Amino acid sequence: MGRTQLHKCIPAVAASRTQRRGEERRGISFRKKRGEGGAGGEEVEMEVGFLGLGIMGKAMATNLLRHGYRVTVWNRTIAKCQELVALGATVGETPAAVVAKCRYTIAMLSDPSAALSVVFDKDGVLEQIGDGKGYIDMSTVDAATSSKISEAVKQKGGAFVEAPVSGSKKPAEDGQLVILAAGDKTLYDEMVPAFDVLGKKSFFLGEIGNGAKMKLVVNMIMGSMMNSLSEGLCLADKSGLSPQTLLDVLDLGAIANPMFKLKGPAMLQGSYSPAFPLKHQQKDMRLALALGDENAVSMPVSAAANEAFKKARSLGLGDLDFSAVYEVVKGAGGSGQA
Ligand SMILES: NC(=O)C1=CN([C@@H]2O[C@H](COP(=O)(O)OP(=O)(O)OC[C@H]3O[C@@H](n4cnc5c(N)ncnc54)[C@H](OP(=O)(O)O)[C@@H]3O)[C@@H](O)[C@H]2O)C=CC1
Ligand SMILES: O=CCCC(=O)O
Repeated sequence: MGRTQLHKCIPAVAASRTQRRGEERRGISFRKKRGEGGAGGEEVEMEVGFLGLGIMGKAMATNLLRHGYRVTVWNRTIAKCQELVALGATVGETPAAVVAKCRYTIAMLSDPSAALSVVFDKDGVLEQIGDGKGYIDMSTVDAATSSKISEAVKQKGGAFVEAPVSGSKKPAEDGQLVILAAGDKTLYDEMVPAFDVLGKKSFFLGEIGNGAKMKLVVNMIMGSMMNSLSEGLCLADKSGLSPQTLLDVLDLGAIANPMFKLKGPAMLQGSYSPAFPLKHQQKDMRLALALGDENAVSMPVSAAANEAFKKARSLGLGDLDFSAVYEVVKGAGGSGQA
């Protein structure tokens, strides 16, 4: 076992003891990992449900499986479950069926409308959530959506945590996400072992809505930075400078950051394989601007960035990586789905 893995098992083991103490209270069952009985078999399995196997959900559910969790998955396009089945997951036919089977169910869905649909529609989460069960929504949504889900889950006797994440496809694959949680603190504590697998750090931010808001503020800044980088690359190019040299200069100075370093070279190649789809970045700008409206915060930079992402969607670039906004800034276009 490598150092990183060992490090991640330690909180999992500690938390598992707390969980076992609460076992009778919440009717939670844990068992030793198959073939690792006896004193040495400290790593426990925990059964979790996982709803939504898009770019992020697939990587996160895979990570949980790799760390010995038993995972029951569901995805609207059910065929996408097969890759996870090959890794040891089982499939639930509906969100309700997953919740019926699992004490804890995590969701990672595209937007507020998807998050609400999976909970409130027929065969949804609400049909089976109840006493002793926890629902954890890690999708990026607005605080109002999260509150609506939280109230409904609580009314049924269940517990709810919102836990959107910072970090994209690769951090999700590597268990390096930053988790921005809020809501039921007991459920949060119970989820810490799983959060330790999924992420490098989790924050508990208090009441429902705070996780959603923090995530939107972060992504609003990120979207504006991506526009600014795009304009800088264009300006360098049009004024006779090498855009690659600009990236090299940026990387050595005070505004060096992993996003410029990762995305910049790919943008210069016109390569926009989606890690974070542009349509989701535009959704986050829209939701962040609404939060600005509610709080009377003037955000002209973000509003302009949102316009560029909207334009990109109108040109059919929505399914590409959000860095494809560079094509709009360059004055180029595209075709495909908004
Ligand atoms: N990609 C990234 O870098 C990051 C994304 N996020 C956030 O995580 C969430 C997921 O992102 P990502 O995985 O990239 O998105 P994807 O577009 O890859 O996946 C979206 C998922 O939502 C499902 N879905 C969409 N609409 C519905 C619906 N009406 N009912 C049920 N399921 C639905 C899709 O199912 P189907 O397969 O059937 O279409 C799919 O499983 C988003 O909120 C995003 O903003 C957060 C951090 C980083
Ligand atoms: O919501 C997506 C965030 C992407 C990232 O943090 O790199």
